[in-house]
Amino acid sequence: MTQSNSPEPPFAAIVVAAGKGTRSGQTLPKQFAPWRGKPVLRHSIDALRKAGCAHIVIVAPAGMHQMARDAAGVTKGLSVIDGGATRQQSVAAGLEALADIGFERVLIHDAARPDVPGEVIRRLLSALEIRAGAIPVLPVVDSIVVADGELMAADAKRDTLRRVQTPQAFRYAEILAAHRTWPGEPVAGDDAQVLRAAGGEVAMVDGDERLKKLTFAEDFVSQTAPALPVRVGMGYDVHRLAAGEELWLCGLQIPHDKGLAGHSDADVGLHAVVDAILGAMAMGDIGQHFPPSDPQWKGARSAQFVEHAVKLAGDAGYVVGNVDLTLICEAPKIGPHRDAMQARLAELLGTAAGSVSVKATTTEKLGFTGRGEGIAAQAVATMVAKT
Ligand SMILES: Nc1ccn([C@@H]2O[C@H](COP(=O)(O)OP(=O)(O)OP(=O)(O)O)[C@@H](O)[C@H]2O)c(=O)n1
Ligand SMILES: C[C@](O)(CO)[C@H](O)COP(=O)(O)O
Repeated sequence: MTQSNSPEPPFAAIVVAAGKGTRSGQTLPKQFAPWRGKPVLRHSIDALRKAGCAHIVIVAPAGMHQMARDAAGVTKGLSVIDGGATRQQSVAAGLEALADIGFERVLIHDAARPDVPGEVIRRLLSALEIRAGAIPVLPVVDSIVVADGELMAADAKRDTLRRVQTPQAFRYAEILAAHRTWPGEPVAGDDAQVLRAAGGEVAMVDGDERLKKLTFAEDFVSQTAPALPVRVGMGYDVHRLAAGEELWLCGLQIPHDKGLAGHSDADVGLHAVVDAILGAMAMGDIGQHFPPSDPQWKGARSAQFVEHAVKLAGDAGYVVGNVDLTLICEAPKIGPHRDAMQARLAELLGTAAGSVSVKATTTEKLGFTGRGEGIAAQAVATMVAKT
């Protein structure tokens, strides 16, 4: 028997990333938020490229193409297009964008599922040799019932049910035709349902728990860290002192002949506290949640950054234990404002005044703080698991 040496035909991928991610509680749409050291979207892009994907279409929210490109981290073999109001419309737009390029096979994937094992991609592509579509599935481990409002209406046979993941693999011509003939309503749960409704056969291959979809705030807490009773984080920040700026420290406006310059109100104390909280929760840093490049944070009060970090931690099951903040500057004198700063911080953190400490030091006229060119701040926060 002669073996064919011809390489596998190239495949394309559509990564749908046009959702709002409202349930995730992130400041950015979740597909652009940090997760395990890089933006959520980049994980799938890297995995698809490693598996040999020849072209990727990212379907992004309108007006966020650059953010999508930055999150993807690559430029070659990539196009970015506008998504639609539903996931299904976003997929349809991605399929149409590939119409003139001529790939025989396409993977359709949720950006919100960042951990894509290469072996799942291989299983899917291999199943396409005999079927028009292939999906990764997992067994249902809990018993399943049909609900009628608050009441259980019926039981369901769990051994006939499967949990469906993405990526899903398709012969391009068939899935494009199926999407074009879908009536629009109801919205399909996924693309396998669209293909099957048009008469295509869908193979099931083994899925993988790592393909879990990031949906809620707790999905953004480091998966590698155990659910510790207490977590500790530190933060450090510096802002330049400049004439003509207001001086905001610990959420209060402080009278001084100079103020701190920055994209937001430049409250260096609050910024250090936000990074300490995010650090304790392994949720990235302040720049990832509130990018200086984003015009919506221009002149923003940093109090809202603290409230956001506290909410993210709260959604993940943690409250502030205590915070210790040190402001490093020659002037203004912090002592006269210390009690008010501690009270304001405690209010923003949702904790007792006795759990917040604001300290100050000079650097003996040494360095940039000593010369009055800027103010530095460092903070430590403990986050305690809610009981
Ligand atoms: N109009 C939409 C809605 C969703 N998606 C994408 O479809 C995937 C699965 O959707 P889901 O996890 O529900 O994301 P969101 O709709 O963004 O989440 P939420 O419902 O919390 O807002 C995500 O990668 C999301 O970006 C999309 O491309 N276009
Ligand atoms: C496509 C999908 O991820 C398969 O499980 C899922 O159906 C997406 O559902 P969503 O409601 O759009 O998140």
